[in-house]
Amino acid sequence: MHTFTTIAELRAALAPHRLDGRTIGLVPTMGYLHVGHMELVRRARADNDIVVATIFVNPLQFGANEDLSRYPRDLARDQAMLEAEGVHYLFAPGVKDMYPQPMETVVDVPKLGAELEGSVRPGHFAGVATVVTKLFNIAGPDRAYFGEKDFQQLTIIRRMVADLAQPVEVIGVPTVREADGLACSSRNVYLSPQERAAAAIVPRALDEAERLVAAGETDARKLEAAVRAFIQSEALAEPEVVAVRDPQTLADVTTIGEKPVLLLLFVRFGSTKLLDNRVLGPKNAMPEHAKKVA
Ligand SMILES: Nc1ncnc2c1ncn2[C@@H]1O[C@H](COP(=O)(O)OP(=O)(O)OP(=O)(O)O)[C@@H](O)[C@H]1O
Ligand SMILES: CC(C)(CO)[C@@H](O)C(=O)[O-]
Ligand code: BAL
Repeated sequence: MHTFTTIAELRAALAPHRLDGRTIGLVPTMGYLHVGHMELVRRARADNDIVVATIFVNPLQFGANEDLSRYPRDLARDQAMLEAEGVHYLFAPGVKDMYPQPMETVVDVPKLGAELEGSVRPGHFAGVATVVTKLFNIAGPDRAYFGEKDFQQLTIIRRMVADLAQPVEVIGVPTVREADGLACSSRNVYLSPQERAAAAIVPRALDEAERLVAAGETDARKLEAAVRAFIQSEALAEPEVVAVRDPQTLADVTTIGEKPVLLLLFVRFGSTKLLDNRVLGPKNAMPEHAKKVA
């Protein structure tokens, strides 16, 4: 595996592969890799001739209340993991490599980006859309891989690609979980032992929601209130977003009927944010990219 830090190096490395008609899969990450990232890499390896992983902690995604410098890093460990999975190229730019001058250009999906997680992380999704567009322009992938753990992010990227006719197939990868059901996530390392034990309430809240829907709950607001109360039964958990939405558009849902719905959770444990989601309802009517979520 070759590691590049500059845009020019990566472009030069990929050009001959593209000329020879080889397909390129892109796996964008912020590093400090775990088994969830490795599932994206494995999918990219299975689908493409060449796999490019990126590691970039994007300052445009961090709001004033989150310390960018605190984000976990271990490049040597990440390189070993990616090499072992057969990744061909790692693009690991510094901020100045990615943004040699202050960015005047912003890519945004404002409506989808301002609600749900965006309502408690203002500007975050504009940062995501901007850096993902730049990574697409740099690497020119045929396919790009994103986790369904970050469902709103995945939905926003899909909408951006559709709206801008970006020539990239966006692949959603099901969430990889710890033994107790907690979604693997780099920020889990921020959790104290007590917070980590408490965080099991998140996957359990999804199970509770599934039980309530199976028991006949059709009112989305009542389901949200019941799930919020369930999460708050854990003193260390602060449910900031509990939302029942359409799995494809993230549009609000008021009544849970025959169509599947998506329950999105954004729960804080101290200073650590944890995301999770699950499609609820009849699984045979799920949209393609949501089918694998359940
Ligand atoms: N448990 C997981 N299962 C599937 N995909 C995942 C998982 N965790 C992260 N991903 C995906 O990996 C890609 C890189 O995400 P990122 O580097 O932000 O990791 P992260 O674990 O989500 O970090 P953080 O905890 O800071 O949000 C994203 O597309 C994300 O959705
Ligand atoms: C998509 C992404 C690489 C953009 O920085 C980041 O948000 C992430 O890793 O999910
Ligand atoms: N995991 C998506 C990137 C972020 O939440 O900062």
